Amino acid sequence: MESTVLELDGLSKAYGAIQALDDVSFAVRENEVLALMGDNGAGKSTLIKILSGVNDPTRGMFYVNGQEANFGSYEDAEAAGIATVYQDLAIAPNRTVKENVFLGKEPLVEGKLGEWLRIVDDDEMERQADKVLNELGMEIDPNADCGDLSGGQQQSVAIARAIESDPDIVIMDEPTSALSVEAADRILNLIERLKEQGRTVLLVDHNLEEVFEVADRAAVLASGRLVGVEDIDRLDQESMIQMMMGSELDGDASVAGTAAE
Ligand SMILES: Nc1ncnc2c1ncn2[C@@H]1O[C@H](COP(=O)(O)OP(=O)(O)OP(=O)(O)O)[C@@H](O)[C@H]1O
Repeated sequence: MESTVLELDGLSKAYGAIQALDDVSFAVRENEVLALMGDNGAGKSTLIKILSGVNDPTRGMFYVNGQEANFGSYEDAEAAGIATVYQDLAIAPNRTVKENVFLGKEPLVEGKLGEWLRIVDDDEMERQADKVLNELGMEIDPNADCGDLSGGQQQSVAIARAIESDPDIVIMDEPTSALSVEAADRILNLIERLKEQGRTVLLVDHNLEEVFEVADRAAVLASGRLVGVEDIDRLDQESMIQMMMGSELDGDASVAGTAAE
């Protein structure tokens, strides 16, 4: 029996009269790649923002490793074990790879003037950045300027930054949407690497071929509601599209009410 790393219980979010998320409940298993699917406006970004501490739900709760999550910020989510790689990566192009991996969380050391003037520990930052990059199998120089990297390499640095906090759960919002097929392939390999490391990945990806390649299960939203959570092996592109249009899959395990375990 798989254990649950993240449990959503009746999550709802309204923006004025718009019900962006409506009573969504399901369980995410430890060490799975779960694709979060849905058409434009289905509620995927809204859900990601709640899970990563950016927005509060209007109703409902969720639990990380059995603990009720009550996040006020991205930092809270990170401390609870959830890190998010956003679609607009927010990589600083004028900084080096190692600086981007640690942006805002640089290891510090006392300067010549004592404790009150602490400076960034450059050697420690390089050592740690190199370790994270190596663990992910990335051959990127920690001292390279991010502005000189390809889009795929920049996306990899954004993933390295997420991994730096050693999260149990990594949320990725369309990580391949701006990339060439070759670069996208490397990101899919990275997702597999994260899984080998024992992490759980929540992936938003509009490319069905990629989803079928890398995901274990898919949770499908339509108009803010959960249509179902399915093993990827039970789905094909046609049935996935049907679900994204709001039709539950025929069979016993597909309805939203039985999806949470
Ligand atoms: N800040 C906001 N204010 C008002 N309405 C919003 C806001 N954010 C999202 N919405 C609305 O909530 C609904 C769900 O949007 P959301 O962005 O979560 O969908 P999505 O599945 O991520 O779509 P996409 O694939 O296009 O990114 C949509 O009707 C959207 O217009």
